[in-house]
Amino acid sequence: MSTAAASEVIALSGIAAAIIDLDGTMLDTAPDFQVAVNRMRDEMDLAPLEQKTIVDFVGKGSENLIRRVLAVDFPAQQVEQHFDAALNSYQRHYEVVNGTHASLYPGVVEGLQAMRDKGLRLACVTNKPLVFALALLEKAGLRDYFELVYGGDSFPRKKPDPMPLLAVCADFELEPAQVVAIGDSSNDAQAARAAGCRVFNVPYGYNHGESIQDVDSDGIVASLLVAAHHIST
Ligand SMILES: O=C(O)COP(=O)(O)O
Ligand SMILES: [Mg+2]
Repeated sequence: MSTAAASEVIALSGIAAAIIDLDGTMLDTAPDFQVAVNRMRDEMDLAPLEQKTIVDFVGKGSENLIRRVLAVDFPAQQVEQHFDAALNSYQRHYEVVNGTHASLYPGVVEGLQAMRDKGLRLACVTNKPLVFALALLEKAGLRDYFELVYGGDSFPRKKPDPMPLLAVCADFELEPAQVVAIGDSSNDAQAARAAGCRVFNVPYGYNHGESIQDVDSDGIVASLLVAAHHIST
């Protein structure tokens, strides 16, 4: 399997669809995560956390985020004792905060439009719960670009498992090799590789506090617009 060197982006041909990640790829949602997590922590009499700390826990869904956020203060057994109440509180706050402090990254709208103009079919696959993902896409004015949206709770397994990506391929009646996934984290790249899809990473999002340069992909693209320039049908 080919792997791009850090500076190299492989031009992809024979592509019919793109699967775009949400948090850290289309929208900088770190401030939303910070506000909702810290409102939950305040309810539990825990001190607020810095955005940098919280952002490194984002990408593997809400349950993982809340376990990691509780593990800052509690040993493993107590994390589980507090988990249900903490998740409940976090979700209540996130529903209110969702999209309020988030901002679109440069080139997102232009990139989605360029992909559509090339005749690509578009799906959004995120580890965010589906109801939050749909509300956020709507608020950001992006919902209509996507034929399909799947969240972290849409299937029994989420990224880095290939299950959601394979579901998109099946829904679109496409071979995985005809589909490119684009995302900010190793989750997106691992899911794509496991599914047999092509994959680009963007360098500006959240990658669990690790370097995106070390992730196996077909290249790192500066924006979704640059990604569109490297994709052809
Ligand atoms: O909610 C998360 O864990 C992040 O989700 P995403 O990067 O897959 O959009
Ligand atoms: Mg992401």
